[in-house]
Amino acid sequence: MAERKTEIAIIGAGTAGLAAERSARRAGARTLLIDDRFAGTTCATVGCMPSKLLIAAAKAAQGIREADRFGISAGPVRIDGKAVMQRVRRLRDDFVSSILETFDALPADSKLKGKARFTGGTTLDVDGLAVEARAIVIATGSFAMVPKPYRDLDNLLTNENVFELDDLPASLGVIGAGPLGLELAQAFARLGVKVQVFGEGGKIAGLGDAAVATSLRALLEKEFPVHLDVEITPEKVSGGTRIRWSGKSEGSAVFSHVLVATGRPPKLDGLGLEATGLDLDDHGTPVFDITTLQCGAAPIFIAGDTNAKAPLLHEASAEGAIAGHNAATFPKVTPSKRKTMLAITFTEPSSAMIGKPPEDDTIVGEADYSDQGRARVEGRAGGLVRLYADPKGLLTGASMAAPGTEHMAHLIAWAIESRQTAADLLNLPIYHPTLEEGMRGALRQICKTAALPVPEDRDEGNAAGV
Ligand SMILES: Cc1cc2nc3c(=O)[nH]c(=O)nc-3n(C[C@H](O)[C@H](O)[C@H](O)COP(=O)(O)OP(=O)(O)OC[C@H]3O[C@@H](n4cnc5c(N)ncnc54)[C@H](O)[C@@H]3O)c2cc1C
Ligand SMILES: NC(=O)c1ccc[n+]([C@@H]2O[C@H](COP(=O)([O-])OP(=O)(O)OC[C@H]3O[C@@H](n4cnc5c(N)ncnc54)[C@H](O)[C@@H]3O)[C@@H](O)[C@H]2O)c1
Repeated sequence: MAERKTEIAIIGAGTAGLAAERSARRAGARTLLIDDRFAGTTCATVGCMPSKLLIAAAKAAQGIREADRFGISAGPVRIDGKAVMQRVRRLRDDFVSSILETFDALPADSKLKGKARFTGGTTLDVDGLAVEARAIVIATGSFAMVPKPYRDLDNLLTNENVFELDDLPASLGVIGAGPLGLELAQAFARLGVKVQVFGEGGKIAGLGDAAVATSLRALLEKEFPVHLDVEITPEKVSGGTRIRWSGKSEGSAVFSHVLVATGRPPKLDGLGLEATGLDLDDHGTPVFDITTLQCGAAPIFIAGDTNAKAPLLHEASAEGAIAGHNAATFPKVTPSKRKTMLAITFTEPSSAMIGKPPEDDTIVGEADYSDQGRARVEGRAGGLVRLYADPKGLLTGASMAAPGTEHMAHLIAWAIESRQTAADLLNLPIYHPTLEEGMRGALRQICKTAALPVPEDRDEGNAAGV
């Protein structure tokens, strides 16, 4: 068998793999980036970017629809589905082309196209080529899981093919009420598609805070039905799929298309992990250290969606950098402080989970956005923000579903990262009239419960109009 030797082999040229390659090279190592397709990252091809492009089109349609509440008549919304999908793909392809340029810029001897499989602790088979490395980074991403009952349906969609639709579907049953299902459900609904969402569990957008979840569900249900805690039975019928559901609610409806959004598990099948001798968890994922990304004591590191810890873009990027550096410096590995958890779902309103979930002694400050000044001005009133703090008033987390969440979530994540108390935040400038201003009430509640003095030179009343 032909052989290739390198210092650091990276399996997977997605966001995590690219970051790992850069980081290992920066640390002075000779690298080999292996990918079975070199077609672009999941984020750019079938993930973050095309989904946000579809959401942007939906936002434009919804803006016209809602204009009459401001006394503006724009006439009926006419949507050219083919043009919408073409724009999604055109801009998506622009994003992908910049990733392809990154691949092109890599020296020819530091990339290898093929499917990698472990043959030992530091050896791989890549489509018949034997690769030997000093250390290996696994960054193989995740895949769209389609549960058995859905596999044979006609017009079955996942995130892998939905952006290739030539035109908008007539109707869409969305299976799974996680971020993926909800973002696309709302976007298609706003583009005029008849949409219903079905979730086997009770969660919506992954939110653990029941009050925030209830608030988000009520707002989304103004636009399309969301059936949670239901058992779902799909059946092929002429013209599409009949979905029957029972449990918390029951009914039946026929959809031209079904989008399965029931999670993306790690892509580890066929990777030959058994040859590595690594300890695997109950899901078959190597046991690893979250601060170093090292698998046991082996010269093997695991980063991005494939370790299933925080399957988000910024985490894939950060983990790639940590894993690549430690692979290059192995056997010396350096733990990295992981950032405050931040997960945002881009529905309208957007929702977010930040930091740690509440514990028994957590203080909660709450801000209701159904009566918030700026939200009312913009015709976007509704939603709930809940900020969490420890008994001393130090911010520890938050859960929110309100207008402006994607921005406010960053402020709270940054405050947690820099160890601010609720009083510290109240001492910072907060402009009027903004959505951020709505959080002052929640911060004051925390100060009161934690007996933290609210800054004396600050007015404690609400700003006018709030
Ligand atoms: C629809 C959708 C929307 C999303 N929106 C957001 C968002 O708004 N914000 C956010 O933070 N995150 C979002 N995400 C999540 C984000 O896209 C992922 O967390 C991120 O792309 C994961 O990157 P990765 O490097 O781990 O995997 P990938 O980019 O998938 O890279 C893995 C690579 O490994 C290759 N590979 C796999 N197995 C092998 C093998 N055996 N040999 C060789 N190569 C192999 C694959 O071909 C692939 O190129 C979204 C995801 C989806 C699906
Ligand atoms: N804004 C974002 O950051 C964003 C957007 C889209 C996707 N993503 C990422 O993409 C990945 C996939 O997203 P997702 O929403 O599919 O995953 P998810 O695991 O977050 O949610 C899947 C949902 O489907 C439900 N479910 C599972 N099996 C089911 C079944 N048989 N029938 C009905 N419901 C079922 C689960 O209870 C869960 O609520 C995740 O890693 C997510 O983080 C992120």
